[in-house]
Amino acid sequence: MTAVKEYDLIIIGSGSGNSLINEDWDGKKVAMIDGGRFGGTCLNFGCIPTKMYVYPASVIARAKDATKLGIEVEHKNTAWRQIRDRIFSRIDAISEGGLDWRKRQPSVDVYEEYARFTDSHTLMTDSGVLLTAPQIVVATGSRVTLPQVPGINLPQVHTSDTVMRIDELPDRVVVIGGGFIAAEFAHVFSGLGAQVTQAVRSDRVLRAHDDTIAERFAQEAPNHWDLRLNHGLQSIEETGNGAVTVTFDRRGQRVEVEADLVLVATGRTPNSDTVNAAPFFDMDDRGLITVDQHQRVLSGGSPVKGVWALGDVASPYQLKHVANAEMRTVQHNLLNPDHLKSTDHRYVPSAVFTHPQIATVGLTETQARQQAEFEGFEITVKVQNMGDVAYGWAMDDAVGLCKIIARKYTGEILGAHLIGEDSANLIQPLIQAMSFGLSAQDMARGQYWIHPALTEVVENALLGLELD
Ligand SMILES: Cc1cc2nc3c(=O)[nH]c(=O)nc-3n(C[C@H](O)[C@H](O)[C@H](O)COP(=O)(O)OP(=O)(O)OC[C@H]3O[C@@H](n4cnc5c(N)ncnc54)[C@H](O)[C@@H]3O)c2cc1C
Ligand SMILES: NC(=O)c1ccc[n+]([C@@H]2O[C@H](COP(=O)([O-])OP(=O)(O)OC[C@H]3O[C@@H](n4cnc5c(N)ncnc54)[C@H](O)[C@@H]3O)[C@@H](O)[C@H]2O)c1
Repeated sequence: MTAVKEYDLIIIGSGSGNSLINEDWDGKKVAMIDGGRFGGTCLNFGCIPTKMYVYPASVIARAKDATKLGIEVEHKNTAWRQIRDRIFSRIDAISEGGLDWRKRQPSVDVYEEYARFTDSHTLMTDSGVLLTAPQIVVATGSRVTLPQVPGINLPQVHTSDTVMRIDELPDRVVVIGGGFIAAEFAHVFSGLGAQVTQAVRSDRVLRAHDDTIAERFAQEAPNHWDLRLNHGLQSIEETGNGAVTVTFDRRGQRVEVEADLVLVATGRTPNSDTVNAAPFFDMDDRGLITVDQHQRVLSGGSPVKGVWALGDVASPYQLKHVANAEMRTVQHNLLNPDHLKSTDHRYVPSAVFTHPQIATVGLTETQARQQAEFEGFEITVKVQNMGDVAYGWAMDDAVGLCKIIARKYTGEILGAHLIGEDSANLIQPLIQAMSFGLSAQDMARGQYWIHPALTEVVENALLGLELD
């Protein structure tokens, strides 16, 4: 019989899971298991490298926009390899340094392989090592989902995992999908100089967003790349010269687009199967491990003692700041079983780092109207264009807006949605107001707003709400 290694804590997944190990675990026995790149998705394949590509792409997009301001800037060249190497020399060093540091910690054993549950408190790694602990944290994240169409395995077809490490900027890129990743990469490749076609299977891009934002984005994107709605992916075929033909069904019509590279960005699946969670724990129909507000994993609806889950494997948000918040909950709860904390999922914001940027928090107008009708209250909505505040004049902006949705009688802010310059930063005071219960009236008139900063778009949106 193989001996079972005993630990105080086992963590599976080195993304947000890695941050769990603090000095409280010094002198104890911790197993950190990860079969992929140390540091997880955000560091190696996600938030960080994408935004390091977004930034130079946005610099170019802004420069191109500047012709209307009376300056002409020529984009002569994109040194793709220089950009790529700047990004990954930094990121790879962090990943490798982090792994090395963990390995040198006397209290931590690192297993660089995949592991699966054999019962609710025992795991077996790919090489056959058995491990057990009274406390186990599942932080195995999510992975790319690929549509099973002919040609999906061709070398010209990439996902966000591989596309950022390619050697040359392709001339023609087809991006499949209408979500976060598709939008951000359409911006990156078009900003850096490729000819981009983004194909969305439905009649709407960024469909989870508020209608006003999704519509404004769909109006603006075609100024930068070819946005095709109602294009269902059928197949990808090599044409013989290194390029591919991507075939779509457009409402019964066959449409072909030539490309040098195809980026498939059609969603991500929770890694609950890689860890064999289903036989032992409750799962929902999206493959998420079911947890309660304290991040305790459930089985038959009740918490399994000492088993926790966080991040993309247990959370529908698929956002790093949510994975980190859930990690902090677990970090506390592991050591304070009699004073459990809950994760605050009330106002989860997100941003799409495109040009223009998009940021959102709370209910969309449609959701707010449904809730208002159901619960019997009234809402008020204000859409404030950036072009109508002073800094917007300076930018000669015709795209940006701030939309705020509030309860009419109390001024409680229910949702806020921005598109345009610096939206991911502009939204933060609205997130703060919602999180700390500040009403629209108090937020608007209880503080100074620097004139003529772009934050005046938020101030004016608040003042434009028809509150009682
Ligand atoms: C292209 C892209 C851009 C993104 N941009 C943003 C952004 O700008 N902002 C934002 O908030 N979020 C962004 N995200 C989402 C964000 O990256 C994730 O929400 C976050 O990284 C999830 O963290 P996690 O700790 O749950 O999982 P991960 O970081 O994915 O870590 C899970 C780890 O578990 C390992 N693993 C899986 N199964 C096993 C197993 N059975 N045994 C051992 N190890 C296993 C994996 O190798 C992986 O390293 C982006 C994602 C992508 C793909
Ligand atoms: N800035 C950010 O915060 C950021 C950036 C990137 C990713 N992320 C996270 O990563 C997650 C995954 O991103 P994503 O863009 O892959 O997912 P997504 O859910 O945002 O979008 C998936 C898109 O693919 C489409 N799709 C699904 N199946 C398809 C098929 N068979 N053919 C054609 N289209 C299909 C969907 O209609 C949708 O438009 C997001 O949910 C997001 O939370 C966040």
